[in-house]
Amino acid sequence: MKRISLTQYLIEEQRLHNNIPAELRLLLEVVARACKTISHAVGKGALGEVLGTAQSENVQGEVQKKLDIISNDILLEANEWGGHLAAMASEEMETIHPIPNRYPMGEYLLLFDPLDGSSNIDVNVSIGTIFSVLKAADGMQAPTEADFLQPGSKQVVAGYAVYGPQTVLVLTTGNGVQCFTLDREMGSWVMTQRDMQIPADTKEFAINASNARHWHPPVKRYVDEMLAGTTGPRAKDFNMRWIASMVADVHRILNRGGIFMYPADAREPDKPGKLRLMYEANPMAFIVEQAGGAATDGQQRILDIQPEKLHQRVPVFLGSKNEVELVTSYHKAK
Ligand SMILES: O=P(O)(O)OC[C@H]1O[C@](O)(COP(=O)(O)O)[C@@H](O)[C@@H]1O
Ligand SMILES: [Mg+2]
Ligand SMILES: [Mg+2]
Repeated sequence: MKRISLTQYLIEEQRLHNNIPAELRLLLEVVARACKTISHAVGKGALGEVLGTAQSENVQGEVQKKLDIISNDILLEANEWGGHLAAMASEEMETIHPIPNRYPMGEYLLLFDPLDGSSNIDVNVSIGTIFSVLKAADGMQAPTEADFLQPGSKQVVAGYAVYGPQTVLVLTTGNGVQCFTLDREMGSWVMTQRDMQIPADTKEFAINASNARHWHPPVKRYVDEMLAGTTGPRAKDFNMRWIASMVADVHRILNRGGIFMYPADAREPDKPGKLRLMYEANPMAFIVEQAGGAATDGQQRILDIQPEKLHQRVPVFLGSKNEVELVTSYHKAK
């Protein structure tokens, strides 16, 4: 099989399909290089003294792991010098990070969840990085938070890396979803899947069932019906998986279908769900839709949500189209 590297693929997109400008290609190469560096740090584990908790909390009040901070720093440093960026925003930083001393101003805004699945770091279970690229407004002088508050449908690129048994990078530039595997000996990303597709039907669901007592009625109804199996209204048995790293759960769904749910529940109504719109839900929704799946917050397409704040949380239902449509219809029927 002919090996196609990430660089070759991006050049192909730029030259043959006129799908991405050269500046965006260079930006993506910098992000991919940063993910390679994070993968290296993750792989060292205890030998690199990267495990364990840091003495700090992020803006969401979550205790940070050392790798949350290391990964954030790697992405900031790489992109300050390398990308065509005006500013960055991260799940781990209270506010935006404008690129210092940049003239002319870069054309893009980069958002990331530097290390997704933090609770899995110390137990050697797959974790990852999620990122999203938006266009900066023409003639932007000094970037502000408001510049980032664009609906997900405006994303020009979204991607994630999984640091698991293999390190993979999955990405969309709006022309399907491709997967690249890191060749650790050569240090290069090699395309291993082209045009990933999520089957419309599935017999597998992912949700943290320990929250069941807090779920709202539409979610409870939907899960109960699946649990009822062959003798219930769905007339088939379902399997359940929950890795607790969104990147790894979504990667499984891209490969064999399934539905992933992190609903809002009866706790803390001002914080609907756990996942963050700008760093997790939007990039994953773009990828899932590009692979033929669907993504909603129970009421509407995630990509249509107009963000109100940078660290906004949102309920998430994504994956196999027919299942996402069913659980969304239960919300609308209530
Ligand atoms: O521990 P819970 O409540 O099951 O939550 C798991 C979810 O939290 C997350 O770890 C949140 O991401 P972070 O690790 O980036 O905070 C998701 O990846 C995952 O789906
Ligand atoms: Mg996360
Ligand atoms: Mg994180």
